[in-house]
Amino acid sequence: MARKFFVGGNWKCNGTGEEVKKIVNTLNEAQVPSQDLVEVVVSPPYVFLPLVKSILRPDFHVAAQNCWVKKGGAFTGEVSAEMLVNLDIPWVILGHSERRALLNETNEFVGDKVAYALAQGLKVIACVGETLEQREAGSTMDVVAAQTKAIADRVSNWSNVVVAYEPVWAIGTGKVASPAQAQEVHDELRKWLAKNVSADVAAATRIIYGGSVNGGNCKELGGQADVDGFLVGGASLKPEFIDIIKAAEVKKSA
Ligand SMILES: O=C(CO)COP(=O)(O)O
Repeated sequence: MARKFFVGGNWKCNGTGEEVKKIVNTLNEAQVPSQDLVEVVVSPPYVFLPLVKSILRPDFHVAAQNCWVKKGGAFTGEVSAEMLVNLDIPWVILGHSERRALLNETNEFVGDKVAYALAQGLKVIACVGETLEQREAGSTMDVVAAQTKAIADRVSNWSNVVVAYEPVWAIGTGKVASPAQAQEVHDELRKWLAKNVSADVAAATRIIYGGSVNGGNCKELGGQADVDGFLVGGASLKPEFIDIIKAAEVKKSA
């Protein structure tokens, strides 16, 4: 079964109500390939989720940028997976490197979150990726494998998981991984899944790339055999996000 191209827009901690409406209007008016070819998910900050969900075109979906690791309760400032389900938010991004680095989320904590969110019925975009230091030390695959293992140890059904490979050195830096660098890690990750989970999971799981993806580099990246789409930060706030969605067309001729 072919893996459907997946394009996620991670808006991070950006936007006013007015700006959010403007972005959604631009998306709503865009001509993009059909849902059969590409799955599009945008991830606004929590406070804008209901607004975006209510005005976004029905063929695009929404994701939260995080959720709590277990059932809600006395956890001030957190939002639970149950609440997202209650609001009909289908997706959640977990383990983003900004949260790992700035909020000290460990591999195990991220693994627990992924397992809990899946158990509540959410679909998960699970992020992994190495720092520049780790890449230069030659430990990229060890780091990414350890992050993926913490998820694999806790999750048996991968059908609602998309893995986002986001090298930290490429995030928000304008320094994109070369298509060959991205393909190399995606290929290794797929092999890791085949060996440690199953051949079926490895073949079916989408592995998307994130880190300075833009309208100019998306086609070449998307043309790599094991790159199944993108998680886009900065460019997802701009009209060029539409060009990135259209990069799904490269798989048609592949
Ligand atoms: O972190 C990212 C997506 O989650 C990537 O961010 P940029 O596209 O801004 O580099």
